Amino acid sequence: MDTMSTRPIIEVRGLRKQYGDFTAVDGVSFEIHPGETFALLGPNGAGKSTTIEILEGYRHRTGGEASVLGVDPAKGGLDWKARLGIVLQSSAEAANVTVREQLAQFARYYADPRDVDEVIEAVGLTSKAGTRIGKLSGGQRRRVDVALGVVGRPALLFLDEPTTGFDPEARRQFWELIRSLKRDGTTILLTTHYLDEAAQLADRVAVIAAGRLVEIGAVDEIGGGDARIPVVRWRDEHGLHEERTEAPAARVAELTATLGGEPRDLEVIRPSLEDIYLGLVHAADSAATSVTPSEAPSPTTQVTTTGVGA
Ligand SMILES: Nc1ncnc2c1ncn2[C@@H]1O[C@H](COP(=O)(O)OP(=O)(O)OP(=O)(O)O)[C@@H](O)[C@H]1O
Repeated sequence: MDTMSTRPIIEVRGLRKQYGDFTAVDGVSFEIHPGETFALLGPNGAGKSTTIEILEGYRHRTGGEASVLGVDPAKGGLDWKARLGIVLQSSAEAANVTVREQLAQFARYYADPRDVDEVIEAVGLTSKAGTRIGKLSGGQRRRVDVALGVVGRPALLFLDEPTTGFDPEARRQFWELIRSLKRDGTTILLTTHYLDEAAQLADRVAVIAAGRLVEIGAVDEIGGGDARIPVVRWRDEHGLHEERTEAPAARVAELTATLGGEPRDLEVIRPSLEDIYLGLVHAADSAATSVTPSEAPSPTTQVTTTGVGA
């Protein structure tokens, strides 16, 4: 196998960041491979932005190892920076220039930039291309941030909460843009609080809480199989019932037979990435606060588990 092409784009080993006595990132390790979209998930203050900013070369780590495109980010020069696309959590563009002027100016810094008008179209700002940035709405400015991040045709794109403030249609349009960047082979490190966004875009996710890595794995595998057991929910004269079962169709057929008809308010619910994420974060919380760490709560509370079907 060609070791060059399989070498991780990002390698992080035992990464630590202290702010005085406070440990914001506490021994985090992961790798991101070429062409992968990797989402870093975690509650407010978990250490996501700190981690990303260390990898972008904006912050210095206190300990551990990091390599980004084969370079230590603490020592990356201008050539290295030119291969990164960065969308920070907040940014301050010049308010007095138009969207097109700002992008054209940025594009000049790069050897092989994307076509400015194509990028403007991809972020849905064609009708605002000639508008001064100061006159745009919050969500429209965020789209300019994303456009600035991708115009240099980066090998590696960092997206820190890219769709905050987007309306639902703009988010879907953004997802399409990210999918097209993925098709071009761009490696992407994303943070987001929208778990559906992570489920749509990411190949793998890492969950961090209080600076520590809680879980890492493929989107459809993290949390383990038990966290994915579907829930059958229905109502009868005694109230609402919920049962976790790996054989929901059989359970529904049985219920229908027992009740002599369609169960009222019937639902078969598959735990979403958000349910699984919340279970992981709550488990990390209780492990941190209790003497005897407790089990992860099930994705849906107050459910019983029935026997596994055939
Ligand atoms: N410059 C700083 N000085 C001191 N503490 C800091 C500094 N920057 C961040 N922190 C602290 O480090 C912790 C991690 O912050 P960070 O911004 O990395 O979290 P985050 O996971 O990105 O959160 P959010 O989801 O809210 O963006 C927080 O408790 C924050 O208060």
